[in-house]
Amino acid sequence: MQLIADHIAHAYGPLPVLDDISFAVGPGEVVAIVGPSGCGKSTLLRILGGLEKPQAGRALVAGAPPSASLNPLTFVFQDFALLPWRTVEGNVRLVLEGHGLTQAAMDETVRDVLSRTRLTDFARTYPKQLSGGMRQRVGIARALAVRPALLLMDEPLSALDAQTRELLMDDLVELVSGDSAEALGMVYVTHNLDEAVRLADRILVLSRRPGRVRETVTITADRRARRSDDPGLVRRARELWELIRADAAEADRELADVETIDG
Ligand SMILES: Nc1ncnc2c1ncn2[C@@H]1O[C@H](COP(=O)(O)OP(=O)(O)OP(=O)(O)O)[C@@H](O)[C@H]1O
Repeated sequence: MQLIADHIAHAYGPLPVLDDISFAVGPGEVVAIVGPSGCGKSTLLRILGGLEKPQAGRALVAGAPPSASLNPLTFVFQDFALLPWRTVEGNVRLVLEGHGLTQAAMDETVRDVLSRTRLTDFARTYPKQLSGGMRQRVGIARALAVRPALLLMDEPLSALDAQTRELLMDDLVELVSGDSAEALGMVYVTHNLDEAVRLADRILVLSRRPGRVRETVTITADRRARRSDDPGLVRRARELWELIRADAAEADRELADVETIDG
């Protein structure tokens, strides 16, 4: 299954936020979206996931989702969004309820996704007993349980410390390393350019608001072989920053102006 952004444009009232965004992402691919604060990255992700309707253009899906997919486009958020009164297993089971699955099918899915996210030993644990990194692994396990074609990820690692981010990044790399027609794909919104070059096949660099695709950067190195201190990747991240720098400074000034007016 492919997700296609077809000339998407959007505004909130008089505020234009996105302008003519087009790209596609398919099985086993990661498209990262980077750009200065407020350029419309989260809005674009919401439009792609069908949570918002764009003013112009469209987000469309081509081809079949993975077999038995309960939700082809599934979000993973920065704040994990777990229910504190449910165990790890209970949080995963939640998204399987109400779909008419047998108990055995649910059990098998829960077992499978907890194993893929290395949470098997924590099935009966409650979120508050877990570190931030493990909570986000629960968030990812829950997303995988519905057999998505694509994960739509909005800053999924930004609430975590640097070491935990590095470990979770290894997990994300493993998750998207299949190349079958049913392999998982990702759209990955981030401020962190190191994450973008480590994970993505293509990086859409958006301009400041209204976000336009200023450049699409392709990274061809084998994802599993990429290391965060690899000089080639460090250089690519620096090049991305050079593309964004002027816009980011301008976007910061605009935000400061708004705060001054509000204050
Ligand atoms: N529901 C909404 N109603 C009105 N304005 C909104 C709404 N959602 C976002 N905006 C505005 O649209 C612009 C783009 O917001 P968005 O969150 O998509 O940007 P972003 O690139 O994800 O930002 P950041 O990098 O700071 O997370 C911002 O100016 C924001 O204030």
